[in-house]
Amino acid sequence: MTPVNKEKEEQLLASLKHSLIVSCQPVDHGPMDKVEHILAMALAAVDGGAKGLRIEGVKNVNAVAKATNMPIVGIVKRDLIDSPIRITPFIDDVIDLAKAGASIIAFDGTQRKRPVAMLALLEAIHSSGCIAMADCADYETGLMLAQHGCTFIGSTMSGYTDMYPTPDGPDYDLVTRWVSQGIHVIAEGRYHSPERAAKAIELGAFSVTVGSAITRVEHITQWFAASIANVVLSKEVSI
Ligand SMILES: CC(=O)N[C@H](C=O)[C@@H](O)[C@H](O)[C@H](O)COP(=O)(O)O
Repeated sequence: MTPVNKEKEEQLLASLKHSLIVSCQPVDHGPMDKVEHILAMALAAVDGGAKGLRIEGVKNVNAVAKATNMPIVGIVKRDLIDSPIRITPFIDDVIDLAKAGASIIAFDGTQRKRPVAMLALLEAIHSSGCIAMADCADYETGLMLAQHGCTFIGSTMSGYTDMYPTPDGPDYDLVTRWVSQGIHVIAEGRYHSPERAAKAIELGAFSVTVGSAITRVEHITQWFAASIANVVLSKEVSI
């Protein structure tokens, strides 16, 4: 196994500790899904205090990396016919993200039918000189990947496999269990409010990634619209 690039790992651990990473992934094929909008969201997030950026797609990573020195968690999402794995499924994705300027590369860390083994992706990330993050859904797999040298373990996929329906809130329990093992946990997935993000840090998370609540205009708008509609409905019912 290629050893992790210790110098880069230490730099990233120092710069991302207890910080906010903003995921700039607009709704697929929506009006905001353009390189220039993603770049603008990323730079605005940095102005707002983000210390890291999670960016999907090689073109987008390339544009953001040229415009800022902030650490980029790069991913490629693919919809495969014969596998449910979406996040960075292939070695070539790792190579392309590294060339585009990602400093951290995240890959799907779930035990599902997949085109490339998780440990092969981890090896490819380390041999590209980047730092690895596994987007996990369960405790055991996260622990195993951390023990194999994966620097960051994210709760990203919790609630998004077929194990159970997606809950409303984040998976604090998973974060807590990994923290108890000394893992660098990136809390991610449904951190839709500052209070939720703060709670993850209180529980010992290394950093928190927020996406939808900052960069998906359609989702945020729907939350407000639904909330207003509920009040209107309950008033109608009570009349
Ligand atoms: C499950 C999956 O594919 N998650 C993706 C991973 O990159 C993104 O769609 C999420 O927006 C991201 O994880 C941040 O989460 P939230 O948008 O809940 O703040």
